This record gives sequence, structure tokens and C-alpha cells, in this order.
Amino acid sequence: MMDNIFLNGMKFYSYHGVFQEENKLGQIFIVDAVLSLDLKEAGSTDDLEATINYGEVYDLIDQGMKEPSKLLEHVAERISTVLFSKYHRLEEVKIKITKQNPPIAGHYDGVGIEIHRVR
Ligand SMILES: Nc1nc2c(c(=O)[nH]1)N=C([C@H](O)[C@@H](O)CO)CN2
Repeated sequence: MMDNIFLNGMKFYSYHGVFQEENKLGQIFIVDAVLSLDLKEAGSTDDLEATINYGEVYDLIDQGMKEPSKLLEHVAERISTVLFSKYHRLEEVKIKITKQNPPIAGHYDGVGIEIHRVR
């Protein structure tokens, strides 16, 4: 069983979407991320260098959300690639991106995607 670091309910105003109106007007995106790695060393040494700094992860996700893409799949894939290249300790990552108010008629809490990548 793997240990996890999570960042829940991050909100970004970004411009991802298939439709021109989404690229022009933008909308709110909610991102949840789970990073799986062994946290035992950090737990025993109390040393930030022995783990992944979730403040730094937030900044990387923020940067990734700023670059417009058509598909949420592409946004999530870009972010996971950056995380794996930056953190050698990272073994698995899950990234979920939700649009609460996309241009789709109907009643729902949100639509989106979730990816799970293993190094
Ligand atoms: N699997 C996906 N389907 C759709 C996406 C997406 O990113 N992944 N995006 C759209 C539009 O941009 C959406 O916001 C409104 O229809 C459509 N389907």
C-alpha cells in the first residue's frame, strides 16, 4: 500500500476547451491531485528534503493550468509529465480536472477527466 500526498479542490481560472468561447471567455477549473510515494523517510527524519513539497507542486500545477489546451486530457498529461521529471521519488500520480460550468445544457455538479500514471 502506497503513501499519498494530496492537493484537493485547487481552483484556477483558465482557458482550456474545444470551443472558441471557452478559449476566449475562460472558466473555473477544479483540480485534485494525488501523488504516491514512500513517506517513511520523511516521517522518521522530519526533513522536507525527504519528501515532495506540496507547495511546490501547487505552483507547478498552477503553471500547467496557465497554458491553454483543447482537451483536459492534454492538460493533465502535461502536468503529470512535469511532476515525474521533477520528482524522482514520485511513483504514481492521479490528476482530476473538473469543469463546473462548461457549455453543456443540463444539470450536473461537474464534468471532467481523471488520469492515473505510473512511472
Ligand atoms: N473527454 C473530453 N471531452 C470533452 C472535452 C474534454 O476536454 N475532454 N471538452 C469539451 C468541451 O471543451 C467542453 O468543455 C464543452 O463541451 C467537450 N468534450
